[in-house]
Amino acid sequence: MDLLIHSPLSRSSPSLSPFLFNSKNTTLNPVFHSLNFDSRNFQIKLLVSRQNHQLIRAQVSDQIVNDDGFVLEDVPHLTNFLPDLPSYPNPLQKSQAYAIVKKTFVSSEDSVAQNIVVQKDTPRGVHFRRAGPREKVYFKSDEVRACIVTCGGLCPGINTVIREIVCGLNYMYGVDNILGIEGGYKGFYSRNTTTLTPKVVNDIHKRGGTFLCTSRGGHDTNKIVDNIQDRGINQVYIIGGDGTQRGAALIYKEVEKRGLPIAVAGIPKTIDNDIAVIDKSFGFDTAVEEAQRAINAAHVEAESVENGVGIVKLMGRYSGFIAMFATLASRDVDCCLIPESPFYLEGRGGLFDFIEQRLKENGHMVIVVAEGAGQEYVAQNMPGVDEKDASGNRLLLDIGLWLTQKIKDHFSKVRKMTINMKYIDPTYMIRAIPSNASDNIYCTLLAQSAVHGAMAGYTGFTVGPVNSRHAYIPIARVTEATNTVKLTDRMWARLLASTNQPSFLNSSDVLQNDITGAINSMNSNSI
Ligand SMILES: Nc1ncnc2c1ncn2[C@@H]1O[C@H](COP(=O)(O)OP(=O)(O)O)[C@@H](O)[C@H]1O
Ligand SMILES: O=P(O)(O)OC[C@H]1O[C@](O)(COP(=O)(O)O)[C@@H](O)[C@@H]1O
Ligand SMILES: [Mg+2]
Repeated sequence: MDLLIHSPLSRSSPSLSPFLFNSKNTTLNPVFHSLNFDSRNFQIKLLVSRQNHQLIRAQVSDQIVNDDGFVLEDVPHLTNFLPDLPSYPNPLQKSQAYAIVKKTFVSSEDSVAQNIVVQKDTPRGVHFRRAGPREKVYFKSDEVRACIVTCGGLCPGINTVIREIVCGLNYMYGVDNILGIEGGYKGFYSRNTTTLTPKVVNDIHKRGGTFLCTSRGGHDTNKIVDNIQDRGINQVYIIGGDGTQRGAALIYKEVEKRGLPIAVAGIPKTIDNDIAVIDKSFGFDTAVEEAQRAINAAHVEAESVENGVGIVKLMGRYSGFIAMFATLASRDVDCCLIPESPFYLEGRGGLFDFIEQRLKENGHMVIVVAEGAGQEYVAQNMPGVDEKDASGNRLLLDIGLWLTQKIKDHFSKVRKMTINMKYIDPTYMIRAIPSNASDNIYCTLLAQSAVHGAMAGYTGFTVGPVNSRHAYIPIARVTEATNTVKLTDRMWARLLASTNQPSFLNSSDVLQNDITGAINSMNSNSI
């Protein structure tokens, strides 16, 4: 709920905690101020432009705020709009697996801190409800009719999440009425469902992709909720990225509006790791590990010929995390290009200069480029191309082929130098594989946390690890901003130090507001 407040913004407020609100689409550099009105237990967030201190938006959110600055960003519960909903003892109490667990159930007071890098007198800051089994559940096992849907692009581990939701519901809660929705959101109203049992999903985690198939586009809130209602479904597990989670929020809102006792649980998925708040998305580590094979191949090819230049294009539509971490892990990469970091080809300090210098030094070099990097350059050669996919995501121009051709032309026609280009594009390869061991364990905890949350009556939440502890996060929090690489973070500095590539930030860039603004807002959690 947005509330315009005309009160002058007083900087003297003791609990004023300014931080940069670096929204992707806002041309201004507004600063979010949070004023804690402890007496009334709610927080008013003011969005103020940095340039002229004009109030852009104020937001009242129903958070629990204490006088020590502890803010609980809570998630909805079915009893919020169904106060008479009965509860039952959690069947886990009788589970032999949990029989000896010291503290089987998570206390309703348990929360997870969003910021763990603190000083002794800073406010305790934002916390989220800790994920896990509760003493009481709001569904009788034999009354649960759950469904699972997977949406958007692939990433390693989707099948493991599906498998562990089915097995978790069945083994921990005795639920045996679970439907698979096929083909993403539109599967709710355009496809038959498939029955999911532990036997059916037994070994799907060994295969990449999604057992339920997926799609983009096709989200029609009313048609989906009508179908959920008609099928008598009362738990919905939605696996997908930022777009999917926005869709899940609309489904939850419609369920609440209709007053239906249906739990809606979001499970974040994206190969790009572009989802905010959570530590990282499942499958990301597997993808980075798989990318090593492509980078190694490019390095072997480049060092085996005269002036070999290997180029590897990796996924990353708006966020360059895969390229950055694959580069850092490899140590054979000379230059990493990501959507967040501008670069230029010609002139002093440009990429062509750097390639020539590196070839003179080592006789070969490897470039890793995220598919979303340099789009503005490629578009200059293909004016008017601005297509989107069925979900509204930008369709990218092929930076890999464009860059390969540009480098070839420069060295053959301008520098009259022989170079051997080797271009590798493993983008779909790294996301279509099964998840590795550590991601399998991550997917298990994620799936079980979602099941515990839904059974305990929480709804309208996205589950995920925050500082390595799984939590229930309001869906709006994970969709309000895209997780991108911060050029002012130490991790990007580590990359620059490991490749010794130019920062490509010439003096005019550094003077530009958005870079200076970002530099001033050194993320306190940067590692
Ligand atoms: N803002 C939105 N509101 C409702 N549904 C959305 C929204 N954005 C995307 N979706 C739906 O979510 C699904 C997946 O979205 P997409 O962006 O393709 O992948 P991902 O969620 O994995 O990033 C699609 O079916 C799309 O229609
Ligand atoms: O799967 P498509 O439609 O080919 O789209 C490819 C795009 O999907 C992504 O893998 C991300 O997809 P999600 O956001 O759905 O996870 C991008 O890295 C890539 O640019
Ligand atoms: Mg996405």
